[in-house]
Amino acid sequence: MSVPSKVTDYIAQNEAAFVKRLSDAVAIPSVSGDAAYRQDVFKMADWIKNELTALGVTVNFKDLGKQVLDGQTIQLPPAILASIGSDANKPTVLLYAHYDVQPALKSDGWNTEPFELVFDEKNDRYYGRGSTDDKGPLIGWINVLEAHVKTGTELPVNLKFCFEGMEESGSEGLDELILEESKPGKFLHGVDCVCISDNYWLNTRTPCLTYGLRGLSYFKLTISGPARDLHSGVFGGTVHEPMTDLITLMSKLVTPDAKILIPGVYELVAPLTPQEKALYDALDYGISDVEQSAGAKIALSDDKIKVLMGRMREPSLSLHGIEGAFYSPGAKTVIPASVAGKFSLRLVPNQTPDKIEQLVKAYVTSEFQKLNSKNKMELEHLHGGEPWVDDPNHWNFQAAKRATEAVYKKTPDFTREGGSIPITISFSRALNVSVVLLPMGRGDDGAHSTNEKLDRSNYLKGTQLLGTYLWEVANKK
Ligand SMILES: C[C@H](N)C(=O)N[C@@H](Cc1c[nH]cn1)C(=O)O
Ligand SMILES: [Zn+2]
Ligand SMILES: [Zn+2]
Repeated sequence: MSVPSKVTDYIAQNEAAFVKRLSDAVAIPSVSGDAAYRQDVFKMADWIKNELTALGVTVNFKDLGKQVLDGQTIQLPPAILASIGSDANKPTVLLYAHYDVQPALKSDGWNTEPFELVFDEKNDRYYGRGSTDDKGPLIGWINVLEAHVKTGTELPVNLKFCFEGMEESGSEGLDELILEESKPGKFLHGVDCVCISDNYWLNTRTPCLTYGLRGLSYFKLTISGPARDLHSGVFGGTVHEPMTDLITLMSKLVTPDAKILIPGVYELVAPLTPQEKALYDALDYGISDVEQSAGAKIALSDDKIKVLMGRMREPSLSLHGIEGAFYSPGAKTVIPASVAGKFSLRLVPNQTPDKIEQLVKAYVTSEFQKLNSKNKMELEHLHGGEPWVDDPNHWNFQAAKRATEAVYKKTPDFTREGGSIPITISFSRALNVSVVLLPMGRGDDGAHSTNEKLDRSNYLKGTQLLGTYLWEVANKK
């Protein structure tokens, strides 16, 4: 039983409608990390509900409670739990995607309006925030459903959907919901496998299937002292300056060649075996791939294996920003009263956010004491997620492999991803089933960055891939 050609033909012939759908979704700025956009995250949830309901899916919103964001207590966006089909003779596939996006402003360096889907004819690609992360893939599933409904084709599997609106901000509240809904008789009970389309190929040529993700520990380090911002001519040289303390501490976290300076972090890392090392060698990847997707010749090493291991199996620490610092044009001579540095660590087996938090707290506290500063320091762990590694030989991966070969006529790379999807391990543990990551976009898509894009062929073939995967899963038993 392979995917009927009427389904894949429908996808090929309905590009205009699918692009319109993606365009409508990109136009909703569903930024989860900024309270000012919370209504748009809700609007996005309603939009998805309407799309799914129109295709015969039963949709429920699950209230995840409230959160405190930017000093305000606000409602969390709902988890969308939906389903279609309940045939005991068919496998049940759970599809996860997220409908929130990272922030984006044209002034960040976008060439086009970030919340407008813009076609670039020359490069045959669509620009827009969320095009690849993760609205394109989420909508890919809706397109697949439409292709079945409109061609009168019965789905080969039962489908359950879990779409969340807080993935880019720590997936608040979702863990508890998954645990609850995995109990006997509840919504997720009886799921046979999970598929997540929310990452990218390693390069721009070869599709991949992903069996690992790094975890995450995100920190906010606040230094405050004066009661108000001060004049540096009046107070420079007379008071402890928060910014000076903060920069000193931030500079002690990681070296320019990416070595993490926090004692104990590397001791937790699972040892490398010769078998694992061989896997990296086999991947279709070169230094030019990392340089192409970064847009500059700035790879840390010329050794492909080192670079791959740096992304897939080593921890990393990145400095993201400083809240409260002077950043406008001009030359304001201010001493900011309070500044907060944001940094995060990507975690690998056997690191956990709890263990990392203890190590970071102990180190930052002792380094701050060495400064003999009269300022105050506060370290907050904003959110975290555990690393995840699955079995790439499971039938779920084999189904995704056959689907990839059928659509792209290429054998996929088997990769571990450097990014994090914190909820993956929760599905894996609560349901005790295989989770496959089946990406739609390419390695140079620029997720989280300026000018995020999705190639036209990845959107269309990627949609065919998702549909074909469902048929290959149906072949597994
Ligand atoms: C891989 C996925 N598409 C993604 O971008 N995940 C985010 C998750 C996150 C956690 N905090 C903020 N975002 C990531 O890896 O950064
Ligand atoms: Zn994502
Ligand atoms: Zn993301």
